[in-house]
Amino acid sequence: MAIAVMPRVEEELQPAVKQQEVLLHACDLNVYYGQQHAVQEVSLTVNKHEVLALIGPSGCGKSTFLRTMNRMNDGIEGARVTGQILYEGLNVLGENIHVTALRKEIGMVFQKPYPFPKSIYENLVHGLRHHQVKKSEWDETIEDALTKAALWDEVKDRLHESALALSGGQQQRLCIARALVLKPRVLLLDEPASALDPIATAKIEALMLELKKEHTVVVVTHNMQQAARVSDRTAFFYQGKLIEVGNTKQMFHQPGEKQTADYIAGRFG
Ligand SMILES: Nc1ncnc2c1ncn2[C@@H]1O[C@H](COP(=O)(O)OP(=O)(O)OP(=O)(O)O)[C@@H](O)[C@H]1O
Repeated sequence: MAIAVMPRVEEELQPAVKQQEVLLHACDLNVYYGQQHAVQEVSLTVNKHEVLALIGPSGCGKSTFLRTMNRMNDGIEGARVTGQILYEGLNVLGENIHVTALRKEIGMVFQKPYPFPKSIYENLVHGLRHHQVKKSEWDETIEDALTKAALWDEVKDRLHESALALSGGQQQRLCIARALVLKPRVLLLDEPASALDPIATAKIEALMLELKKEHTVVVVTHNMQQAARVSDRTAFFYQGKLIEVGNTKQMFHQPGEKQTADYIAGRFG
């Protein structure tokens, strides 16, 4: 299923974008909830095969920015978006976008794992059915996704048991596998480990490093050590604005802006 109902339009900035292996490019993005200006004039790129971490204090617009990338804000009453998010030259905010097809390529995993109250297998088949993937491909696709989500060995003998019987960490990896069955190019993770214990968190972090080999990962996190451990680049948001984005090691050792330095040092947030 094609994402765009209309043909792709080559944008003027595409040649420069392609050279840098940029996959997503937010340009002058604004998101409003009624009068609340949640994301303000944000321009930010996401490169292919990187982990990009979005950090910043509560309410600074990280999740809103993340959700806008695959149109998760569409259903929120009073939400309004201006600007562009280019996905390989296509504005994902355009009216011509087939949102279901977009979400197949740009998948999302939320803070709290919410498996359907069905078997592990049924949880994974759901998306395949929805996207009319041939039944003959289901088993292989499911094994592949569970393997990538580092869950196959733990569940291969209980695929038809309830997903709700899994631990919190296993449920979150199942939710990641549920996104992976659709073979997305980008995974948007909204605080994927914040509800998990340290061991389950370490597994999710290891998974992010593995996933970027074949996918691109954008992760919202409150945990700065986590951002430092898993991400290639970090973007710091404050009060709806993007304050600074850059190489994670450099940003944590030598931030360019005072607000970033203060946040990283724990002086606010
Ligand atoms: N559905 C919504 N309706 C109205 N306002 C919202 C909605 N979602 C978020 N907001 C507001 O938009 C602003 C940004 O919220 P957002 O959730 O994007 O921030 P955040 O940085 O992800 O915060 P947190 O780290 O606490 O999740 C906040 O002021 C928030 O209250």
